[in-house]
Amino acid sequence: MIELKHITKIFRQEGRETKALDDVSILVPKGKIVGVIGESGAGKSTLIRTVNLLERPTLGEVFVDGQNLISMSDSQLAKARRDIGMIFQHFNLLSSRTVFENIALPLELDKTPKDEIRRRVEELLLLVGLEGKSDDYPSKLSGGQKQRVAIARTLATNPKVLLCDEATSALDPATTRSILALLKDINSQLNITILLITHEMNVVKEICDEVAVISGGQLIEQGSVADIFSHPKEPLTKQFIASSLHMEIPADYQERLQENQKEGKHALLWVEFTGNSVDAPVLSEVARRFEINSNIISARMDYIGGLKFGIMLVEFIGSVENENRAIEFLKNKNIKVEVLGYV
Ligand SMILES: Nc1ncnc2c1ncn2[C@@H]1O[C@H](COP(=O)(O)OP(=O)(O)OP(=O)(O)O)[C@@H](O)[C@H]1O
Repeated sequence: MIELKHITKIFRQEGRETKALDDVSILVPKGKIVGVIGESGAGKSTLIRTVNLLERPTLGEVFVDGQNLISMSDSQLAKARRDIGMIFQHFNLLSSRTVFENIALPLELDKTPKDEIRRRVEELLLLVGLEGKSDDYPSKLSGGQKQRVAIARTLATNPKVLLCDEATSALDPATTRSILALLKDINSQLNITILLITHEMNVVKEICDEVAVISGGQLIEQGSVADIFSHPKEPLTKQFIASSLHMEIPADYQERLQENQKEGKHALLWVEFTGNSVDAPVLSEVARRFEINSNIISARMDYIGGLKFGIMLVEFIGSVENENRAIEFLKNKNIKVEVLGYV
């Protein structure tokens, strides 16, 4: 439904050049939800804004529903954009218009008859769970309600694609979950394809089918959410996953962490289980075979992209030789083990 091909975007400002995107290609299949995750300044906003040509790429091609947007005339582009809805972090509602009038706006611009507008807006209010809020002004609404109005407004003209630019970043965790659930509903009920950008892996985990990681304007990793969570390759991807699972190394361990192994220090491990290994009693086996005491610092089990997934931060306490043998034992069982250092 969306295909970005070799997109490069260079901003030129006061003689300075910034390469915001560097040869980025991304494919969003029809009916899927794809997330692009990256840190601040990675190029996420620029990337999502190229999909409807709010930002024209310096190089590359943009296809939406099989149509090449770059080669279109202004009027063709205006028509194509009607199929591409967009919601933003700060909702962008008109404060002088009621909820009803905000949602009706794109229909008024389309010169839709009044009774048709009323019918459509009421349908949308129901869809986004804002029945009874029709005559309220945005200033009376919570952040979550404002985003619901923005979603209803963008759905008014039946777009095929919805672009979400950090749509939940200004919301608290509970409201974030409810808005993500609404987006998932819209995706499955209306078969709308969604491309979203975020800096939070939780958003990806919650609703995306596929994810792409962007850093310094380049896509460094992409794949299905289950694949990326179970086999992340890039350190940045691992960092995003760790922060979404609240699995950072505690500060006191971080302070004691050393690179080299020596007697009296113990291995601090990052262990990932997927598939059969999730249910295997490996730590008790390690204890029995190698006289290792496992000090579990944190552990999480989750279903991500339909796959059971476990992750653990654990200290192996034993002799140097036994710790190494135990680590080899886990690796031979196809469990992913990374020695973070020695504490
Ligand atoms: N209009 C512009 N003119 C000049 N430079 C720009 C412009 N827009 C973005 N940039 C630069 O391009 C790079 C990517 O910015 P972008 O806003 O796409 O990143 P982002 O990942 O969305 O960051 P954030 O999460 O902080 O919004 C940054 O270095 C930014 O300073």
